[in-house]
Amino acid sequence: MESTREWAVRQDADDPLSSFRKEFELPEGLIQLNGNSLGPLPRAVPGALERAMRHQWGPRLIRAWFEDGWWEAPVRTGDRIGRLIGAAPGQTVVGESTSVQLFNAVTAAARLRPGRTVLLSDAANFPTDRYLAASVARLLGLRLTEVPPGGIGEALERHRGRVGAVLCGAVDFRTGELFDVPRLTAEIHAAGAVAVWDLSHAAGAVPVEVDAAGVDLAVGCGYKYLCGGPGAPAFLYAAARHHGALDLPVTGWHGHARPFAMEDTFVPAEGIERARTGTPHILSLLALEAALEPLEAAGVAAVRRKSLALGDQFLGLLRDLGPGAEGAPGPGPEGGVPAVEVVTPTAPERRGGHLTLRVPGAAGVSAALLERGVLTDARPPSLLRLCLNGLYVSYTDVFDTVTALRDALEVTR
Ligand SMILES: Cc1ncc(COP(=O)(O)O)c(C=O)c1O
Ligand SMILES: Nc1c(O)cccc1C(=O)C[C@H](N)C(=O)O
Repeated sequence: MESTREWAVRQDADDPLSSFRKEFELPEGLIQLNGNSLGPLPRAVPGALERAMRHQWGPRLIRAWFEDGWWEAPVRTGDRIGRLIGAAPGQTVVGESTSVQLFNAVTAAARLRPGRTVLLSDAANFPTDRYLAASVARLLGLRLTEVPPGGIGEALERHRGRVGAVLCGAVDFRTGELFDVPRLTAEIHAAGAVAVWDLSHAAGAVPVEVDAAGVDLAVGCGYKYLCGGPGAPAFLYAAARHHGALDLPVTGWHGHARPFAMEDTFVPAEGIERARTGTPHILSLLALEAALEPLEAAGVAAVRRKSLALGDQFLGLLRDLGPGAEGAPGPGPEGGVPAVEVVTPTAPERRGGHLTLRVPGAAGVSAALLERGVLTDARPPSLLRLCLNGLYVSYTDVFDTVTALRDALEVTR
């Protein structure tokens, strides 16, 4: 019976991914369902940092840049992340925060379409995306038009011939909805515009195939599903066909064609190297590089399959909580568990890496869950997010989470 703990324990015993859990330092007694904000610490990371300090930085000082591969790290790690998002080598670079890379990518995208005056952005984008789109629009004298989720096609039609670039999130950070990246990219191209995707909640969680989808530019966090640690550097992908014309605004010397010639003016390097900025945060970059090992070994497709299975188990158990536990918002049955609404579309192809529930007093429920050993988070308005990452979350974790959720809902009602 799928609804029993015994079933969950058996699933874990048969699960080919269960061995990856020990690759992470997960706190004893805590179920980590917050990997869509900050992924857990991979066991390989402390050793990698220790080696970088004790064997590279300490003894070799400046020589480490060239003798220990520091100089190549942004593109080397970029290629590894590229493989996880379906990008052929030479199109992905790692460095800076996601916010800086969003600024870089959106500006460069708009510059690929001179004369076009509208910058489109999904109104459901993460706040930093929206703030940066607004800043780019001010800087380039564009009109920023924010559209509700699903409204991109209609807006392209309304502003026909005027939209230069479109910024979309592949997975809605609130609802967990996964958008159809290939279809939307094709629509954006049909309107003559350039697509910039924020893959922060997708990279490492769902098999986005950026090359196959014809994505122009993409950006994503290093600290969520890639588990690179707090403030891990972000990545920027630019399709090779754009490299020659790519005019990125952050023209740091590491992106120069001849950085050590110390020339008077900026000449962009060939290829993705031009998307390098200044001196990378090497220790964070090496931590991110080491963090990728378990995900690479498991494979994004397998992680995705298991995450969906965990999601199905969760949704099934939620239904079993009783009438009113799922469906339209509203009070639950008298004396029963208060009603929760599943906000994430339940069709597997429309689900990202996390599931979102609308629960009255979501922040209090999240706090009550933490008291019961389950780490989640809440986002306004009344949304509880649970990230079921197949790389380290087990079927037993999901069973125990639903048990804890029933209690948490009861005590917070
Ligand atoms: C979709 C999305 N983009 C960007 C960010 C964050 O950007 P930064 O890493 O610069 O804080 C987040 C989360 O913090 C996010 O969810
Ligand atoms: N980036 C974060 C941070 O610097 C502090 C706390 C949380 C975060 C997050 O990642 C939030 C996350 N992007 C979200 O989807 O809400």
